[in-house]
Amino acid sequence: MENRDFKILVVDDEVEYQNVLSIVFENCGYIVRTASDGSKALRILSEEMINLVITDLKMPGLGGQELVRIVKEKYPDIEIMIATAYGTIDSAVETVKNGAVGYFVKSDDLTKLVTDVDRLAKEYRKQQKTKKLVRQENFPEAFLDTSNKEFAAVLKTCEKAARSNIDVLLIGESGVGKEVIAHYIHENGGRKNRPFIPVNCQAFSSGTIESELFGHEKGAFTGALSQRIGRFEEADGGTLFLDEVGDLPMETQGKLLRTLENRTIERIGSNKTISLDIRLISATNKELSEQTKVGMFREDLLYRINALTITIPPLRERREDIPCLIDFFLKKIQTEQKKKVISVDEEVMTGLLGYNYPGNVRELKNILERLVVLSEDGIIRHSDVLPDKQIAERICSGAENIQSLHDARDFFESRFISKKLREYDGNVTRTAKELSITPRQLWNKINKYGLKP
Ligand SMILES: Nc1ncnc2c1ncn2[C@@H]1O[C@H](COP(=O)(O)OP(=O)(O)OP(=O)(O)O)[C@@H](O)[C@H]1O
Repeated sequence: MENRDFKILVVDDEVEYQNVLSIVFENCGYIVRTASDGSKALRILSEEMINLVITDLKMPGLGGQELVRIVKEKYPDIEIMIATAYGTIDSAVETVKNGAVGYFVKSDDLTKLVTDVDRLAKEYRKQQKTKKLVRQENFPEAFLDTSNKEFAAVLKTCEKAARSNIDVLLIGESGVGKEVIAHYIHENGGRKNRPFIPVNCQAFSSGTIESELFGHEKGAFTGALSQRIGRFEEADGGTLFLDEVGDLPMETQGKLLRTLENRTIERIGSNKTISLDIRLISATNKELSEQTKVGMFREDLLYRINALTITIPPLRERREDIPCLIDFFLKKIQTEQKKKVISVDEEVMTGLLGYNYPGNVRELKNILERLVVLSEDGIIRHSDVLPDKQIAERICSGAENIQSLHDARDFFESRFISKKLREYDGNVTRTAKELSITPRQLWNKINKYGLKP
């Protein structure tokens, strides 16, 4: 429903006025909370993500001016609007100077206040959108077109999963694109305008991962100098992506399980429960069922996170996509490096198509980045690649890297067909005749190996 992404906290010691504002704003679709003084308001602010506080100035206990000061210090992103009686306009103006966004005289027509709040909500959404754009920029554009049946089925399952709220476990070797796929699921679902928050569980020590995930209160432990919102809270309404979930320490696994069961968290150092609406996507390149057998991963957690498991095939098992991925990355890298690449010589291309990529799409991308650096006059030449031993060993050294008979056959076949096509000036019908196969069969192989007749 419109406006449900914007939460308002009304602070007033007059219960009737709290009720009036609650009814008015709830009718506009906003979520409204109420408090009768500053201290109660601060308690709610520490428990929930609030976007706007509308507060009276004169209240018993902690008053409005003091509340504005504390809120601006502790939660600088929260907007504050003063609702004041006619006699206290001067103090309201003073509060605006201290950080409130505006004031409203209680005896005035409420539609003015509604217009101001609508404007603030609109502004908030615009900022969220910009934040999302920045996140998108940080998130590289992906190529998710495929000629491979298995990968096509994976993408289809992801699209179905996206339409539901089901928790997904992605399994695949390092570099196959698990994060890319997680983002794809997020972007195809109803949460796409909400945050996508990735966390690499491997990147944090066992001492810091919980604070990263669940946040902490100021002074919760030595070094907790200020309050910190955890990744779970940041992802509220959106998707949390836990990469390398198999690397979570056992105690954190227990806490994660409880969080997923109750859909609530408690920041470290606080006993306040915060409710969250999260879609979880986890990823692993480990055999988690094996990890459960040796006591490294909780079995109950595994059952909780793998409501739907999607296995992403390694690049060597979807070789037909390599030519299009090469095209995609070369275009992207040219723009990034501001360097034109017009062609890749045949030997390099054959090497790229024949290599088995243990590091998957990440490795292909890294190799191409280096090839573009090495290119001269817009051409990636075999002779320019040779001095880069690491790359040359992978794509120029022929069959040494091939491990299976299947890959060896493909390697030989692609070179042989390429040679024959050259002999017949790229004429597919004549080359097919020479190879004793039909032109259709030859076209299939040309497409499979990304050859250019
Ligand atoms: N389909 C794709 N289109 C464009 N880039 C891709 C694609 N798949 C993977 N990549 C790129 O390959 C790299 C690795 O991708 P990603 O981080 O998603 O893999 P991963 O499986 O999560 O790896 P790890 O297990 O090491 O975390 C990234 O730079 C990503 O942009």
